[in-house]
Amino acid sequence: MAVGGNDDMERDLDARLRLAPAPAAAAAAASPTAAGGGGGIAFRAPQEQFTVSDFELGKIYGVGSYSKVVRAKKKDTGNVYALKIMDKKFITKENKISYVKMERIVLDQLDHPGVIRLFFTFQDTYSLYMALESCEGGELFNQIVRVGVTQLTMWKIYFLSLLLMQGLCLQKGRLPEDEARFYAAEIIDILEYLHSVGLIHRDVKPENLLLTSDGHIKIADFGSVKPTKDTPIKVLPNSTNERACTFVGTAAYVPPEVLNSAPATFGNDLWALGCTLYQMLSGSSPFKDASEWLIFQRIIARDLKFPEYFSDDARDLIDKLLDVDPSKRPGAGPNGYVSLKKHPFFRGVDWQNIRKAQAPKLAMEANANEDDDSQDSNWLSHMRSTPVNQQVSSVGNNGASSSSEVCSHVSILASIDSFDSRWQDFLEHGESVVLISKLKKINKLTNKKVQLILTDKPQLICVDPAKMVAKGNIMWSDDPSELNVQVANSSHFRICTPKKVSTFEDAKQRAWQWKKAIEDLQRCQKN
Ligand SMILES: Nc1ncnc2c1ncn2[C@@H]1O[C@H](COP(=O)(O)OP(=O)(O)OP(=O)(O)O)[C@@H](O)[C@H]1O
Repeated sequence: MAVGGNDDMERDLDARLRLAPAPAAAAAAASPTAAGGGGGIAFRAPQEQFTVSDFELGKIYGVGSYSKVVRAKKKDTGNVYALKIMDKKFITKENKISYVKMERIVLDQLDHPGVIRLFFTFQDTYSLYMALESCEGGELFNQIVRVGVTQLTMWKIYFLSLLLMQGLCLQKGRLPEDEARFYAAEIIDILEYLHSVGLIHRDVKPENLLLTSDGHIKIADFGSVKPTKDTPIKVLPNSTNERACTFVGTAAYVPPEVLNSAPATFGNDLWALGCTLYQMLSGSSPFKDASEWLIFQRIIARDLKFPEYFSDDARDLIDKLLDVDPSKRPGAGPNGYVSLKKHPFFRGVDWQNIRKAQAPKLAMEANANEDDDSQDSNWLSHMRSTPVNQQVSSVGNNGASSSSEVCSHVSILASIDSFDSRWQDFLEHGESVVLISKLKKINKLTNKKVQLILTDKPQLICVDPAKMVAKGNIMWSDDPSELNVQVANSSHFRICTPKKVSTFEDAKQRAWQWKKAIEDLQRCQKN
């Protein structure tokens, strides 16, 4: 069924999103063929006719800026995938079509044990789906964090995760040097492969470096990939030129030359590798600050300080990877990866057999004793048989979760929001943001844009984003009979208090996340 019955719009959207397979080649599709020239594409990973109801959906692995990734078991085969779900309207509105296409085409052709495999794709009226190889070990980011929190109580973990997601935590988990060395070596093995096929990843960071169940690294998220002119990988026409000077990636890992609009080079990924190694060893990225603008100032000034406990070899390697001249970073020069692998930090690494080596033990997830798929069952039960955009909620609080589920879930929800110092003025000292969205507040006669901020105090603050003035709070209560959220569909929800009902539209389809975050905080407050 077309959205709003607007068939023309549907057709136009479909045409823009479509990557039609070449009719003759689609069936065979064993090896990649030309994608340029506007013709069809023969995909290794086929476009299937599946629907989301062919899968049992489990926990959310993660939420990206234009997707959510969910554990999904195919009902007939029992095979488990990481299903990347992308809302068509959102992708179009946010201008992410080229990112989606690029990721689809590039992933389809890559073949390395350290690169997430794409198995197949499908779509329905509302969403695009990519069935990816599932990485059960989670993000490298969490591995770093968890090492530091395994000794803490759940309550402390909750507050720690709130602080972490704001980038404000001073003491975090960090990895022993041997473990960091292992992961860095696997990342280098992956980057060497990507660079050898003329691809610059451009978003290397611990959130995109995933761990398999046996603890090996795989890189994900190829939406920002930049092909070089001579890449043997087939890419969309013009993609070797477009976005040459655009800032893509993540603020904390972006190299100074990108901030100066220099064209992308392999050196971009090597800088991000240096930042990632620093983060593994210290628990923080090297240029951390309270806002993107301040982070950029630090990067441009190369305001780099090493903790005392870094070994000389680690310090030297990071210092070289974070050279302001991208061509001087080890791995980028004419000697390529030879010089990087020979660095004393990697003494003893068996580069030929790195993927066969014993990986560091996975740090236990905070709720590792829970059944894997139970964590988000309240939410996902609504998704199992209906497309994500068609979910209809029952009213109010629909099920009890344990406090550990609740508190770890809050951190998952909140991690999708980057810290933005503009909203600090509306917070009290020491107060942190749990969830923040620009929403449309729907009134009877007019709709108004508001910035809704949920904090750990907790409070629900409404701000007029144009005037940057507070428009009053929604009265908080830990009691669901006095404060509850009703979700109509993934973009519309109501916050109900005895005095007032406020209706919101979230273009980023986070209605369920708002409900969950508020309910989770209510439960956390009670415990
Ligand atoms: N194959 C996978 N297995 C397990 N988890 C995954 C997998 N792919 C992605 N994830 C999780 O989902 C998150 C979002 O995925 P991804 O980065 O691909 O989305 P995105 O919308 O492209 O995000 P970004 O904002 O980084 O561009 C990841 O950070 C990770 O936690």
